[in-house]
Amino acid sequence: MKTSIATVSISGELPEKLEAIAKAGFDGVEIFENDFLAFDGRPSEVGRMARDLGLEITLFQPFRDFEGMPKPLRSRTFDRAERKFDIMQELGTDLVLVCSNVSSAALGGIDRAASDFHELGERAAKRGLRVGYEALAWGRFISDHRDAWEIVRRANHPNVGLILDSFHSLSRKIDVNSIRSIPPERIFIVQLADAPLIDMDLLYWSRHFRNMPGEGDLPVAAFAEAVAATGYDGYFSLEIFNDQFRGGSTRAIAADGHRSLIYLGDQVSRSTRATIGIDMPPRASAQGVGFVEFATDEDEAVELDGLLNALGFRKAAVHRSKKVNLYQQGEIRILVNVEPVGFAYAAYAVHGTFAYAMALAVDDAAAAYRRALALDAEPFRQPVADGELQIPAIRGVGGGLIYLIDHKSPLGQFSNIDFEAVDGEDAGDAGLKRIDHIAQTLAYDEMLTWLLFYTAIFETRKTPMVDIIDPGGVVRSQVVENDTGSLRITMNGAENRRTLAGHFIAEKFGSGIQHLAFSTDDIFATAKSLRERGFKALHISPNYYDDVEARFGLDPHLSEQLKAENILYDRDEHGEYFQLYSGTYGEGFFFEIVERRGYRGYGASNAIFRIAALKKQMRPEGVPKDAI
Ligand SMILES: O=C(O)c1ccc(O)c(O)c1
Ligand SMILES: [Mg+2]
Repeated sequence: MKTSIATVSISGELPEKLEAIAKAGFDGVEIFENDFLAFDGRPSEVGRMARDLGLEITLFQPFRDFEGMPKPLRSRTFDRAERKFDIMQELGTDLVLVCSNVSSAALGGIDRAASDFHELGERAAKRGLRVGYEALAWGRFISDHRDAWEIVRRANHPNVGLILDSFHSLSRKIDVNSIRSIPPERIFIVQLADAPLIDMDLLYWSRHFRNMPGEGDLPVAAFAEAVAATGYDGYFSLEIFNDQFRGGSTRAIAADGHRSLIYLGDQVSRSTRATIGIDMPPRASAQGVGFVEFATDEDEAVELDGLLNALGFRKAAVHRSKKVNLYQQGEIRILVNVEPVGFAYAAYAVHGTFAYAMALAVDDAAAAYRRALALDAEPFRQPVADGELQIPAIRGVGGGLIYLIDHKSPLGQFSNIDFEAVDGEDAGDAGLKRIDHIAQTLAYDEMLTWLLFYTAIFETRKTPMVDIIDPGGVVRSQVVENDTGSLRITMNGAENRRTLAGHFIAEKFGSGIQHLAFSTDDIFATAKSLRERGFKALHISPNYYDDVEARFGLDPHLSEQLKAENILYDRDEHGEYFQLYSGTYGEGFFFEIVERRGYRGYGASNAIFRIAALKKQMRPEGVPKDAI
């Protein structure tokens, strides 16, 4: 599959854009006219820059308001086209994108448009150039790719072809099967963009909210499959108009774009068996979280050890060659790494005590690793002692690590191979069974990056975004989860540092795991057991319980019990949810304990109360309220 992206999709100036596009691994680039006009240099220089970076210029665009113009505008329009042809020849591209006319001066009529295109085709052919016609979803007469195709067909010129753009077709819900019968040699290029479903004016939606395939809600894979079914083997080119991307990191957005296309190609080749040169193992099915690892130092480890003990964890094993302790309860494993060298130490030095790594248990770790690398994930490796496991790992949110383990290889035995069991008295656990979810806090503008990362590599889906109201601002929360619920990652995107999430990022110098939620089958028994171990639950305002009792019609006895143990309550159509929180540790890390009785959500409506309580607890006497 040949990949391309339009310069309009990323931020920066033209040379910087081209460099990022090449570095991300694209084969081609669409030069947007405005990027070219703002560049202080000859078209030939742009062409040279692109070629030096190994990029083909897939097209020049857009050429607007061409077809159906009345005289004398018509001849001026052709003159304008000839000027663009000059630029294209100097740039070194043979294709121009003509988007459907939006001018109030334009005249309709399929045959009129077709004859204009025939003439343009003649002129283009003289110079060895080609013309592609795209239906804008808001075009005056032509707003549907089926009509654009009819014009191209009637233009009946080998140098005139169709340009498909998933946004224009999918935003108007045009049946993608209408693409299947178009001869592939008549499709000059295919542009791809996704978008979140928002009910708004098509033009505004298109110009501000497009995003990478897989990041939004449109069926872009089905669109690309229909294209592949024609036999089309040309470029798939991203054309993403997005305000956030225009202001974002040039490199990161280009990298997301490349990942999105590779993932799309993978979906297409899986469903159509088309040979498009994308071959990787399927999305990794995750059985759960193998472990979460904290980086800290010997001093701070004392407090963490105390907290883990209060949560009912038992120190079960020590690493054979490194200063790492393994704590266990139920199926949950927590590693505490106090090595004074290596990656964990570097993470600790930058961030302080931090859950910098996690392991995901998958069906086949080697295959998952291959897939991750095929999708541009950054591999991580560090030396291990003889006889110890080299666990495959990739870099995740905030540069943290994701280890991949499985049960089909010795990797699943890491706790026996790399660790030695310790005998200690077993004081009994607190009933914590599994990791219910891992919550990662990140800057809002990184959320799409990591949603795409997780959903492309692992067999997961994203849930709709919800707003979490923090007294200091709004935090947007979105979940990546699998069908069985064995992997649930909640991502909280902070826009300012006055929210608890924003404070965490600012003080931790970056994104990462902010809380871990453990599951229990009996929240009240667990609460009691924790209390007896000296665990201090986060105090929740009594006002909350009056409200919950009234809102859900709870038995007053139950709401008394909830209040006594500081347990939050929620309910959805599937069942009930109970949540208990620790106070914060360091700059805002905390633990959560949950019991799900069928409930599928994450207690978003309780977040405001929990956040207010956490902030109150974090704020020492005398610190002004808006400091955290
Ligand atoms: O928003 C536009 O005008 C516009 C221009 C060119 C395109 O290829 C497109 O999809 C949209
Ligand atoms: Mg387009």
